[in-house]
Amino acid sequence: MNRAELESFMDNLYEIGCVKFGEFYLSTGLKTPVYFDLRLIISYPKILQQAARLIQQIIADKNIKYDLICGVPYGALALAVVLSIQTDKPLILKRKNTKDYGEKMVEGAFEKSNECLLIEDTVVFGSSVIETAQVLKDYDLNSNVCIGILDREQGGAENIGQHGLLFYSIIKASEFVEYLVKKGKITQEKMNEVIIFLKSNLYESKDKNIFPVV
Ligand SMILES: O=P(O)(O)OC[C@H]1O[C@H](OP(=O)(O)OP(=O)(O)O)[C@H](O)[C@@H]1O
Repeated sequence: MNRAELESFMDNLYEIGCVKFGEFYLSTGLKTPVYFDLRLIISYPKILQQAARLIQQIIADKNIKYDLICGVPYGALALAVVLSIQTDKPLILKRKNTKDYGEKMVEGAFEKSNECLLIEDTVVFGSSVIETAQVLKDYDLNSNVCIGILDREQGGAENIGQHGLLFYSIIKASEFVEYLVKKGKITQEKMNEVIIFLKSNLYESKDKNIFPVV
């Protein structure tokens, strides 16, 4: 991945407030010293396009082959649309719920056994990615690879891997905070606090619903 573009992307995420330090609570009640809100990028078209370009670099570097793109709802939907437009690859939409008057969970045009690239924003322990892949499987769609913007490094990559998918992310949480120290945005102590928290709070797939409710 192009380091200059990656650093520019992290600068942009910091500038628009996608990373917050303080006291936040996960929905399990666990207190966390860091919160990543990547949904914010939908309001910044240039940053959204930059994220999609970085994903394209991963696709090229890892030689990922796919027929369709699907964003994990809802946080990654806008990014999946932008990636679809940049790459000229078709998009499908996976719903979170069926509607009262229809049973379809997947919208768009696709064929049996199409390979679907999953796009995610933040991965905590990967349950949303896994659930999306399982629904696509019900529609005879394969999903072997997921690319996320940020891996919180709390067990998500491993859980996704255990479900048979390859997982790549543009940024790992620890690298992001290390970069912010280098740029003088946070102290070494704050970085250590965050990294120790992440390393000592790894989640198992049985721990549902831990995304921060802030
Ligand atoms: O790796 P996980 O443990 O699944 O957590 C990460 C997921 O949680 C968030 O979505 P959320 O479920 O809050 O829904 P939203 O995107 O619709 O806001 C985020 O956008 C990811 O999709």
